[in-house]
Amino acid sequence: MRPDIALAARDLRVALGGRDVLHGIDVSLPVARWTAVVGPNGAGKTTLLKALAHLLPASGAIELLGRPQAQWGARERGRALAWLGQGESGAEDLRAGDVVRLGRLPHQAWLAAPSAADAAAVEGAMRATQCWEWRGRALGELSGGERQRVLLARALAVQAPVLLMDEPLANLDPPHQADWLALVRAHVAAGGTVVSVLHELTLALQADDLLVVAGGRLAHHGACTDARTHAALRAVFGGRVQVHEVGGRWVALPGG
Ligand SMILES: Nc1ncnc2c1ncn2[C@@H]1O[C@H](COP(=O)(O)OP(=O)(O)OP(=O)(O)O)[C@@H](O)[C@H]1O
Repeated sequence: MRPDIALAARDLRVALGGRDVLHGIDVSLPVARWTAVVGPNGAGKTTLLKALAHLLPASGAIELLGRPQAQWGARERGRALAWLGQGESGAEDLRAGDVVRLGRLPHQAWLAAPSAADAAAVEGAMRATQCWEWRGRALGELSGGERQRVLLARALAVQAPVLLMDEPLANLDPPHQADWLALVRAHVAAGGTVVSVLHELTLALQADDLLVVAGGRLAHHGACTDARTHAALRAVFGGRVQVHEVGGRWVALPGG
């Protein structure tokens, strides 16, 4: 048991539609760090995140906060790990406030009315992602970016120590991307853990660590500031990405 490890996988394998997609991944993601998962299209990033979140059947061993996944009850896991999926659909008729309230379900007894703590968590999360104003509007009436902020609020309302997010910045404009970065940093500074799949490599390089996935395997796991991580990034994209330091930040540009 390693309580300083938020998520650990050993020989993690996933097959989808009769095809092996993850080929035995070993990884340990430390508590109180933000890890970005990157790699080419079809590399297995979403599959890895879903398997870690217990959303896909997988073989191998997964531990959440030092305990085997199988030992977690569903509601208990739901309080410990919050999930934001990529391009989630459904619930179009639900009002934004009700969507965010769904994030509180793991905290509520069966059929119990929401508590004052639930209401405060929902309002806090919606204010943090600036969507409180349209809490009465239906999800289906919102723009892509507005909708993403509601779904992000739902994940934040869980108040889980471990946040897994697949393409959380999809459709967000630069100011709201910056807000997301600030939320992630605050979560990590408070001892929480964030694991996010990001296609935008320059944003991914703002994380603490990078998990570079290619062909269903882990190509590299290292600090975003480490030259070996930049080399791994270039390698999995066939040398067609350049990593530069600009104003004290790492920036990845297509080319080469
Ligand atoms: N339901 C499915 N049935 C069969 N194959 C699947 C299924 N879902 C995904 N795959 C395949 O598994 C591989 C990994 O998919 P995954 O979505 O994890 O990749 P990704 O790295 O997240 O890709 P992207 O960057 O394009 O979002 C891909 O080759 C994909 O075609």
